[in-house]
Amino acid sequence: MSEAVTRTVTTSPGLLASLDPLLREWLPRQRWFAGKGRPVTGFSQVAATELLPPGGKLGLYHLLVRAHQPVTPVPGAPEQPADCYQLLIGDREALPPRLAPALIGHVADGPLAGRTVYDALYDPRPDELLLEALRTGARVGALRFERDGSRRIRSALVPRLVTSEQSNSSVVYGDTFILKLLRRVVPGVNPDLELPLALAREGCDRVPAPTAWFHADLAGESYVLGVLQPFVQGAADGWELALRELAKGEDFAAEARALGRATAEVHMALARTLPTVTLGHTQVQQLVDGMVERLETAAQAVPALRPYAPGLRSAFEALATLAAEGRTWTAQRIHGDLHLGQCLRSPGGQWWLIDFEGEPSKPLAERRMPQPVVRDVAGMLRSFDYAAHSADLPAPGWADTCRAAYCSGYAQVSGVDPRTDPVLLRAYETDKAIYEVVYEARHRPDWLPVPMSAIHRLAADAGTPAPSTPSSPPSPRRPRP
Ligand SMILES: Nc1ncnc2c1ncn2[C@@H]1O[C@H](COP(=O)(O)OP(=O)(O)O)[C@@H](O)[C@H]1O
Ligand SMILES: O=P(O)(O)O[C@H]1O[C@H](CO)[C@@H](O[C@H]2O[C@H](CO)[C@@H](O)[C@H](O)[C@H]2O)[C@H](O)[C@H]1O
Repeated sequence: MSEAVTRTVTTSPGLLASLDPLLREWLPRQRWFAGKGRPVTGFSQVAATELLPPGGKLGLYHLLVRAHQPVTPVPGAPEQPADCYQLLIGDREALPPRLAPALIGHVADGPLAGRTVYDALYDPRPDELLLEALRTGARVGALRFERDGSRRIRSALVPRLVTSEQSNSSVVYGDTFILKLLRRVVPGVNPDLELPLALAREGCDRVPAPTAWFHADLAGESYVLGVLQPFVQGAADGWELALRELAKGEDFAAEARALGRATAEVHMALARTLPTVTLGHTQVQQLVDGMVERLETAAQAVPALRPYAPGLRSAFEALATLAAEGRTWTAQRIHGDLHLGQCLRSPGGQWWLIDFEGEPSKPLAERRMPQPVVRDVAGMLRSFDYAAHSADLPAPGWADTCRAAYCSGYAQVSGVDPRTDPVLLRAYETDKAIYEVVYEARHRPDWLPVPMSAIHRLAADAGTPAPSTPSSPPSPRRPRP
């Protein structure tokens, strides 16, 4: 990855230096900040593009900045570049009350001295400018806005920022489109654009087709920065729906079955349009090595995992043993971070899958590798478990029923029931639960007991076919919503 500092149409030298103390304090508080737990010690500019000049009623800057944070060096491992974030910074003399939540701070010196800077995505005017750039296929400095010419984008749609918890930031335009602005960006082909485009080409209507997108071309590398797609009106996500049914004491089996069918449709379309490969002994051993390594890293980071490590490891070893005996698996492009929150149901009852970015913490190359479809299935199975643990009422057997219905829906469309491969399923479910433990420890410590109860079950049962719910979770504490 290039560390080159590329200045585009910046007309404010010293801009980043003057924002530095404010950003150090503001950035780590953002939900989408990936480097939680380590202080930010400084920034370097990757690109700065002036979208509206300073000094007027509103100034607007598009910044790509690396946030430097101390890291413990790993002997022999290559040094990782600091994470690069996309920021849209506005400056005004003072913020109107409606923009108070967007405040970054008051600039003490430099080109914006005396001005108030803020996260401009909260402000309709900058959001309108972004949509107009997408609509017209604009080029501004290194920023290139592109669109699918066959789809119409109406101008003057009213924007509103989505305020729910997200790994990125999204703006809805008039309930017609949604623009996802990626926050932590890396150069290369981004699966959040690549896969929906491939699925649209394949005619798969389980995924909203990208209408427009934009990227930055810097030092020969392209960074995907945002994707505009049709907004599924009146949709509820699978997580909300599942919790709603749980609160009413209702089961969710019919929806879980429909979700299984939708997942299989997407998998089959991806397998038709993008390469599939066969994983033999060597590849599966590499896969297993990755799982074991993630377990070790996770156990370093979250001490509560340590007593379970031998049991968890045996789930991975069982997979390696099957591979050594000559068993092979097919791998293909998959969603990569599938859970109930990534599924939207429109009022007509159709399920859509969104957010093909993969697990945000993994390197892009890894996220784009063909993998067994069971990995997505395991993500959904974990999600039913999460929902059951988050319910206000006890729901014995709820997750079991959903998990079984989801697998049978999947089998109905694909002809293959994921439960017929229990060793692979358990290995992926274990890998996912370990990921979740780290994710929750970092982002939502109150939720840690949810994946920990799965860890308890998976470690105890390693090597035997997967049961569906933990028999004795280590903590009954329910997460705060
Ligand atoms: N096409 C869409 N139609 C309606 N809502 C959407 C659409 N895409 C995303 N959303 C909403 O935006 C939220 C965040 O989108 P997502 O792609 O998951 O972003 P992130 O990677 O930031 O989590 C989703 O949970 C969903 O509520
Ligand atoms: O925000 P993303 O969609 O990129 O995904 C991350 O955050 C998710 C939580 O918002 C996290 O999902 C975990 O919690 C969900 C309930 O909130 C649950 O349905 C999922 O099964 C569970 O993994 C996801 O892991 C993380 O990558």
